[in-house]
Amino acid sequence: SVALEKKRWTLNDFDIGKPLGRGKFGHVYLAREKRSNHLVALKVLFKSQLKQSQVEHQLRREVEIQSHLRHPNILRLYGYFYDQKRVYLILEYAAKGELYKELQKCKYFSERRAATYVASLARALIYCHGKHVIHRDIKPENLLVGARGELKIADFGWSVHTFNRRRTMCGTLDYLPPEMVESVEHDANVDIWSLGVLCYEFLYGEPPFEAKEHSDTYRRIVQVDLKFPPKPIVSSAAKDLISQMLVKDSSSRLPLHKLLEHPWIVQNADPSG
Ligand SMILES: Nc1ncnc2c1ncn2[C@@H]1O[C@H](COP(=O)(O)OP(=O)(O)OP(=O)(O)O)[C@@H](O)[C@H]1O
Ligand SMILES: O=C(O)c1cc(-c2cccc(F)c2)nc2ccccc12
Ligand SMILES: [Mg+2]
Repeated sequence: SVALEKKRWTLNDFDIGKPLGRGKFGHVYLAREKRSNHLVALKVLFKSQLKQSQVEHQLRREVEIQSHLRHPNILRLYGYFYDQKRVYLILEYAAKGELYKELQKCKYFSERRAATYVASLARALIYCHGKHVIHRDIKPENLLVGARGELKIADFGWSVHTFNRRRTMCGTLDYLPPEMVESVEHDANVDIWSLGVLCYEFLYGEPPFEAKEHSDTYRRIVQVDLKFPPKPIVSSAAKDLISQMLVKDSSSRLPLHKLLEHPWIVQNADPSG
């Protein structure tokens, strides 16, 4: 995709195809860059709505961060451009769409599939943390699937360089670690917590601290009220890994590089990711 490295883009550089989905601020379309015939996802955002929601700075940060990340499990952002009314993000096209649709369809994943996903996410997060970037929004909705079934972390809207750590609360609480729910200082270990929540949800089909009311979810998170249901049957190795990630004290969580050496990952993850 060298052709996509050019700097100034316009809408005329693309043939627009089918809509891929609707987001909060606009639509995402399949598009083909005319010179290279390269398929991309063109995310169209309305400036009026961005202004209204006061997320311009967050969008600029998302673009700044994601455009500099290069990893097989991180969705590429090739560039952006804007006209009078809209901002356009030129994104890598994830041909197999959203992971959570797949999770809904097959209720929960096999241990091998779950471990393969968790390992590739851990490698992507190690890469991000090495560049002082924390994602802070790891959840199934933000995971897309490439043409060969590989996972792609998308939506860096909540990511930050770990210098400024401000964050206003929004979206589902399910994935937030205690320190964010209590909105105290937080660091890259927040992504380890969220990955643990995700691993649990891959294996059981629902997140560990789910509750009807927000206040109940909040209480279950801060108390780390972690329970493993009897069904579906899950190996003790998997439960052991999850228990080492969902730890209240962020510095006591299993470091990501240690996760890749955990027996459950070693025995179940497909090395190709
Ligand atoms: N790169 C992509 N490849 C394939 N499909 C995509 C891609 N980006 C987005 N989509 C589809 O479009 C939908 C909306 O995109 P996205 O989630 O990025 O918008 P959004 O919800 O406004 O963003 P955010 O989640 O930050 O609010 C996604 O749920 C997905 O189905
Ligand atoms: O009219 C502009 O200059 C403009 C630019 C950008 C922008 C600039 C770089 C990267 C990015 F993602 C977005 N976002 C906006 C959001 C709302 C209103 C106007 C703008
Ligand atoms: Mg979305």
